[in-house]
Formats: sequence, structure tokens, C-alpha cells
Amino acid sequence: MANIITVDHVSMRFNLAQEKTETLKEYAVKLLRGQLMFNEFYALKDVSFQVERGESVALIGRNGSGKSTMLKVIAGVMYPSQGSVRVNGEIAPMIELGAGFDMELTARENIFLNGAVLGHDRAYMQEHFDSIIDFAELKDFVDVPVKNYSSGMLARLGFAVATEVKADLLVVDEVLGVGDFMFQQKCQKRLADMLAGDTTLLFVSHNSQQVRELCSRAIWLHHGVVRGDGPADEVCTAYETAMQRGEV
Ligand SMILES: Nc1ncnc2c1ncn2[C@@H]1O[C@H](COP(=O)(O)OP(=O)(O)OP(=O)(O)O)[C@@H](O)[C@H]1O
Repeated sequence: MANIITVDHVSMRFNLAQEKTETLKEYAVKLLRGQLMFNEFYALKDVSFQVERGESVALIGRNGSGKSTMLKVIAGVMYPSQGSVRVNGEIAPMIELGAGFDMELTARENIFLNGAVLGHDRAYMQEHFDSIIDFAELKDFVDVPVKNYSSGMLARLGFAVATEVKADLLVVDEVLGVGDFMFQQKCQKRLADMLAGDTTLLFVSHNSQQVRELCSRAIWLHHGVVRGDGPADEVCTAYETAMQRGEV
């Protein structure tokens, strides 16, 4: 089967300032004078993997292991310092709460805006509009600027839009953890339905049960390095065992 994602020897380096600077001006002056010392920090180190069309893959690992950075590089929000990423299809990214929304606009306006960003015209979005609002349970808040939404409401709207407009690849960062229990169940069911079609799912989760239920495969990142890649159940068990033993 064809690969939808090819991650080829990707490294992501961040430069962390060693000294604390109080103001942006002080930072800029020190930077121009060459007085700032940086520590090089690799959030991803020589990561390679491929994902086939229709696979559902979870990225797991401790806090700070590089999962979100990997999603951002795949979604094209960040460019890797080394290596390359190729995505063969249309991506619906849900990687930051509210990203892709204009906070000053209403839900109605944002739905059309988001649709346009994903390459869908007004007529297409109009056709799907009611279904998005129904799923997000925001019927009474359609014309409220989203800056007044709670984080749960924003997550519901984001999830509803990203999953309504069928993309080839859905990239989801922990957003399933937001919203109440009932909504999480609904999201999980929708993802399962999409996976029964030919959507590819790549998602980050700290919930092993969810990973086992939704994903056929898991990739375990540890300090930016791939420590495991294989059937979700096996990789989750290896990760849990390592945590219980205090090895990670
Ligand atoms: N823009 C940035 N500048 C500097 N460091 C960053 C930046 N983005 C991420 N990092 C660092 O890279 C490392 C990996 O972060 P990342 O968010 O990818 O981890 P994660 O596995 O998603 O963690 P979590 O489970 O807590 O969400 C962390 O140490 C983080 O502090």
C-alpha cells in the first residue's frame, strides 16, 4: 500500500537561551552584540518512520518526549532542522486548541474560514454546516465570537470541523482529552467510523486504553528518539512496563 506519511531522518533543534533576559529589548541588544549564549536542544533526533494510507497510529511517550513537535513537523507548522517529511494527501490538523480559528469571528464565520483553508468552497461548507453545529452541540452559540467560548466548546467545534470535512489524514494532538466524558465518547466513535473508511489517523495520547482501542500501531518516543514502533498493544505494554520499573 502507498505511504501517506514518510518521515526521513528528522531532527528538530531548538536553541534555548542560557541566560534569563528581562525584556525583549534586552534580548535583542544581547542578541545583536553576540552576547547571548544558547544551549542546543534536540526535541527530535534522527526520527524515521512511514505510515500507510488507512493506518491509525498513536504517538506515545512521557511529557516532553517530542510527540507534539513531531505532529507539528508533519502538519507543516514547523520545519525540521534536518531530514524531511513527505505527506501524500490532504491533512486536517487539530494540533492546537483554537488554531485555525479567528477568535474575533463567530462559529459560523470560522466554519467557512476553516473550510476555505482546507480547500472547500462555501457551498460545500453550507451543505455540512448543520451537521458540524449538531455534532459540536453549539446550536445556541452559532453567532457568538469564539473568543467567548470555553476551551471545551472550542475543542468541540475544532473536532467537528476537522472530522466533517473528510481529509486523507487527520492529525490530532490530545484534543480528545478536552471536553466532557460524553463528548469524548462521541469523538472516539466518530474516529472509529472514519477509520472504518480510509482515513489515516495520527494522534497523540496519554491514554493507553484509547490507543489500544483506536490504533493498530503505536510509536513510542523517548527524549526525541524512537524507542518502540509496532502493534499498539505491544508498544503500550512495553512503555507501561518501562514506566513501572522507573526506566523512563
Ligand atoms: N518552540 C520551542 N522552543 C524551545 N523548545 C521547545 C519548543 N517546542 C517544544 N520544545 C521543547 O521540545 C521538547 C518536546 O516538546 P513536545 O511538546 O514535542 O513534547 P510532548 O511529547 O508533546 O510533550 P507533552 O506530552 O507534555 O505534550 C520539550 O522539552 C519542549 O520544551
